Amino acid sequence: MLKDKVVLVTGGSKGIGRGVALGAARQGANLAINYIGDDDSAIQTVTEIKAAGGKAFALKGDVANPATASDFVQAAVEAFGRIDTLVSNAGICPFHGFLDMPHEVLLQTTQVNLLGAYYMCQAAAKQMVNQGRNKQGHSGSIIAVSSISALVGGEYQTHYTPTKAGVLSLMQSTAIALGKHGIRCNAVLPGTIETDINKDDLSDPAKRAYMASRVPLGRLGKPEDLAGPVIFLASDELAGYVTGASLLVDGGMFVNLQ
Ligand SMILES: NC(=O)C1=CN([C@@H]2O[C@H](COP(=O)(O)OP(=O)(O)OC[C@H]3O[C@@H](n4cnc5c(N)ncnc54)[C@H](O)[C@@H]3O)[C@@H](O)[C@H]2O)C=CC1
Ligand SMILES: C[C@H](O)[C@@H]1OC(=O)[C@H](O)[C@@H]1O
Repeated sequence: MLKDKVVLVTGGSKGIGRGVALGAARQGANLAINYIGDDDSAIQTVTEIKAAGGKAFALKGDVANPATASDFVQAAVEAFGRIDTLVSNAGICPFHGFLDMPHEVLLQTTQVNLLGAYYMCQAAAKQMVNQGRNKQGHSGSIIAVSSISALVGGEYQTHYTPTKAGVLSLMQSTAIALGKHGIRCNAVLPGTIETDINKDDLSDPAKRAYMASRVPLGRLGKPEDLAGPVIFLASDELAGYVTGASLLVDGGMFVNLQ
């Protein structure tokens, strides 16, 4: 579905970003991976993408820094000549209570999750506009990883859920701003997906069992569960008339009241 397309994934070294990057590579895409933290995970992801037949590189950089976005897009253009899809995925969720929330934690969560998504989407959109439309009239696709948490709250996520609502809103507004340029903007809203972000939280067997019991499909999510929905939204062939949309990928958790 993505043969020779150039797909950029922020936070692509681990978890959901890695699952999406590997899925896109299996569909024929070439990958640019942004990440922070340990280099080994990034090297391993790039190695696996290459083993799947794709071209790939990883570039370390903090998405909270606006310069990271332009550097990342520029590196992708230098490596592959153009860009087709941005998956804005990098995010953090340091669980913490509300009444004693440290200002630093609130600030960093907002800077990484919301401002980081903004900078990346803006840098990618500028490049897509400059490239112009292809023969089918498309210039590119931007997909932001929001969350079920854009729609519902969390006691220890008062700093986090507003960033995910913000990312969803960002895709709605950029869909309007960029539609005239042939750029589609959509959001995926994962439920609870087992990754490093919630390793500690889910290490309590009772909490893990409770979260799983909330899911009508009977299990917590895996990073690869996001690959299909993202590939669908990235594909002009499958989703060429889809913009400003949001897709819950939560095993049915959101609708499960009782
Ligand atoms: N795991 C879950 O249950 C859910 C996760 N999400 C969202 O999915 C996204 C990915 O999360 P996971 O894969 O679960 O987490 P993870 O911790 O497994 O992976 C996070 C990735 O983001 C990168 N990253 C973190 N901070 C960064 C920064 N400042 N600059 C650049 N890269 C940075 C890391 O290097 C890593 O590659 C996040 O935006 C998260 O909010 C949304 C809903 C549910
Ligand atoms: C990190 C959490 O487990 C995860 O993040 C989200 O966005 C979901 O709301 C889950 O709570």
